[in-house]
Amino acid sequence: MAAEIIDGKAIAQTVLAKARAAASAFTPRAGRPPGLAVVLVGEDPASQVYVRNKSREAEAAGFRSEQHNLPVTTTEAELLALVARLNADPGIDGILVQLPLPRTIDTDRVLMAVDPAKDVDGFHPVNVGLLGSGATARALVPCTPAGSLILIESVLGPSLAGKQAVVVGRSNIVGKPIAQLLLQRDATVTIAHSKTADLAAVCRRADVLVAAVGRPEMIRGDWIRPGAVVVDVGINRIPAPERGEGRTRLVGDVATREAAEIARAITPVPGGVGPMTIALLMANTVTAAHLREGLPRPVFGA
Ligand SMILES: Nc1nc(=O)c2c([nH]1)NC[C@@H]1CN(c3ccc(C(=O)N[C@@H](CCC(=O)O)C(=O)O)cc3)C=[N+]21
Ligand SMILES: [Mg+2]
Repeated sequence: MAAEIIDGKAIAQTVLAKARAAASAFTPRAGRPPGLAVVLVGEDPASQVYVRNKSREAEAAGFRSEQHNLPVTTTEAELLALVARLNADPGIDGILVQLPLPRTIDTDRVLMAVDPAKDVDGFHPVNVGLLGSGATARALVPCTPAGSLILIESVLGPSLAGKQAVVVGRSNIVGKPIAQLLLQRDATVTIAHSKTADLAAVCRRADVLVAAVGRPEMIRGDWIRPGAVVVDVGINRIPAPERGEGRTRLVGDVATREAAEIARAITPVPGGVGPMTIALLMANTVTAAHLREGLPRPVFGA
């Protein structure tokens, strides 16, 4: 039995098409396009690639798009001043501060300074609270979790009633918000992590398994329940000497080939959750624009 490989790239294109359509309907109504500002501090090469891709998609979707590249020496006060300026700019609907920030900057302080109405990452405590209390009509939901849910929905439909979901990883940006979304779809949710006893046995109970631990190929084929839907959030760059000296390749947190022999469906890395994250950023920006203008919230799921 070979699993369905969930095509995150293709599903991301359908989300992007909806975001573009919503943006082109919004622009004449509001008299301005949706606006997204992406802020990068420092010169981490992977972050530079991600931020460039985000700006490119924003332009393709017809947004006003700003990219702010600040030197690694930027102080917290300088970054907070930029955030305040973007908060006050009526043409900016979405503010994304790329993580991780340099150690000299208090990340929580910066994330809390972003206007919750413009918090397209969904990291502000107001949005975390709205998601946790089930007020999803108002919440801006983090992009990777929202994208992961759409991938799950593409296989199982919207209701997860009666399903056991196991999330491996308890980060604020992935594990915890995914668990909240799964709970809202009526799944029975377990959050497992590095201190969970017999992690393999816990994973084997999962009808829906979400891997967000950041350890390359940690989750093996024999951890998968037959027929499970597996979402691999991990993006790990590992050495690939078979491709030549100094070359690397991307792998997820799941040993995909092994897992695909047991699962019903699995997301690949690359081409799974990653493209969805960027698509949901565009969707969240259009959503923030509508909510800020008092217009009905557009729908991006199935
Ligand atoms: N404030 C903030 N918000 C984020 O959403 C955020 C962040 N900071 N910091 C870093 C992580 C990482 N992230 C990714 C987005 C797209 C891909 C993506 O498109 N991946 C491609 C492959 C990319 C490649 O080849 O390197 C794929 O999986 O197919 C990956 C990772 C967003 N993040
Ligand atoms: Mg985690």
